[in-house]
Amino acid sequence: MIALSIAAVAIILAIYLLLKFKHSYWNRKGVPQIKPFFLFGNFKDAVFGDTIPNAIVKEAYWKFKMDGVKHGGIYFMYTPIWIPIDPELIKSILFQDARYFTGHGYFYQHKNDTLTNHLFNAEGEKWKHLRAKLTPAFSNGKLKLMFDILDAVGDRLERKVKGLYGKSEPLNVKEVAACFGTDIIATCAFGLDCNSLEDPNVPFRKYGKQIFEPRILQEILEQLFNWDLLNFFGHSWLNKEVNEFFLGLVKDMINLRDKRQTIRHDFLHLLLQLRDKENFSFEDIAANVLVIYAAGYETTSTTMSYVMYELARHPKIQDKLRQEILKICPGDKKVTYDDLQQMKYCEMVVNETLRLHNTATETPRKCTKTYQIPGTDVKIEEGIFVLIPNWGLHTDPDYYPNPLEFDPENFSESSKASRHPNALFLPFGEGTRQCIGMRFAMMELKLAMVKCLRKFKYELNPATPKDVTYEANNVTMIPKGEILLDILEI
Ligand code: HEM
Repeated sequence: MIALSIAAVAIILAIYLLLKFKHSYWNRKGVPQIKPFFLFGNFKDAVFGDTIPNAIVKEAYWKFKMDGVKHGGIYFMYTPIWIPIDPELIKSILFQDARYFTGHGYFYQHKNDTLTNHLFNAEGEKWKHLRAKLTPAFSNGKLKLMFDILDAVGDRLERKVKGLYGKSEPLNVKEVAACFGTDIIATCAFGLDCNSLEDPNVPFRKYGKQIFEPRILQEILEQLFNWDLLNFFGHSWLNKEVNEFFLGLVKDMINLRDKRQTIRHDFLHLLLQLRDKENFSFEDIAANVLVIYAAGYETTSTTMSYVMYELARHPKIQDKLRQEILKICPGDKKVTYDDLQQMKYCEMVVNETLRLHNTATETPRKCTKTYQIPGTDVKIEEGIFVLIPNWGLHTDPDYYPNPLEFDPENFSESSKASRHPNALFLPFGEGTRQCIGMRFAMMELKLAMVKCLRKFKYELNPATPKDVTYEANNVTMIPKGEILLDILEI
């Protein structure tokens, strides 16, 4: 009995010491670290819902900055995360030394989990080839051809707002932006006319919503156990029903295209061209159609909510933007792709929104080849997860004056020219892995602004808080609660 008790104590002690040892990873490498909590690392408050994971990374940015260091380490559970904060070091990682960081390392990826084998998850040579194949689909020329498909959804948005105004109902901007974003991606990526602006309960939206639900427990599981083992026990990124829905949908849409031999200038068409010309399988098509949804829907629709919220809080900025829109697209003039390119103030408004409320609060990287930090002896090992703290950088007064004020003038030509040379603006990441859908997102957001602002103006409904607070939704950051805006005629 005594022997058993001693053995049990020895095992517990050994586990405790092993875990303590794991939490000294950064200290042992000579990298400053923020003291982690037993089991949870630095994310205890996020696991218990007291804060959002994104805020922990932002706090780490400020802690390292105040300590006068160029980078530091934290832990998600027992997984070390490296946080570079020095702009020169960040530029090395994103540009000249990008070959050491060819992965994102974010999501679970497995050969038996078809829908995870897409561009965002791919690493190294595989990513390079895939990116080269997909890049032409996002060119200006292809987006211009796609524009009419988007514009049709834009018309529905305009009708939706008009309908709400007619009924004297406020604009629930998160809900309407989500439906607009869903309909845009459904039609441009899947070739599906789902019209959730009219019926928010369509299956596409119902299943799509589940992709973006917070999955903190799943992430913990994926940190603790080997991915092959998890996959062996049937674990996958999306649950079985959602997986089957999207695989089935892509199959049906492809069959329909093949049968009718129709040409529609959308992403599905461009991916089908790859299938016909290159070695691009059904699985490749399905995964990369889904990543357009996963990476492009919530980021863009949440940004639209923030834009509308800030415009309602800043009537002068709203008026100035409307003047630009009416000058280029008066009355019911059909909007064109080229019209949107001319809207420079609109672009400034969107950029300022992305600076202040960046939905992607970090640029993720995985170290794929051991990296010696320039000018030091410190080596970042292969496999280490890196988070570039966009949120901290974008709200640092050293780089942006009055960083918590919403001021599109931050993106005027003169402000950009006189900006601190170290100021970074990373809403879409940077370097070779920069968001492939950046131009698409800008086109969608500008279109939404035209359709919302041409005929109506907006004020904060009394039920809407004057200051935004955030909640984390999987990896993006969304505004907490409803944002209701009163619609007025101009
Ligand atoms: C406001 C909207 C958006 C934001 C803030 C955003 C942000 C980002 C960020 C931060 C990354 C990582 C970049 C890096 O690692 O350097 C990324 C990657 C990506 N985004 Fe976006 N994105 C947006 C819209 C879109 C749209 C509309 C699409 C598709 C139509 C899209 C598709 C992708 C894809 C496929 C990747 C992976 C690229 C690669 O790994 O090569 N995104 N995005």
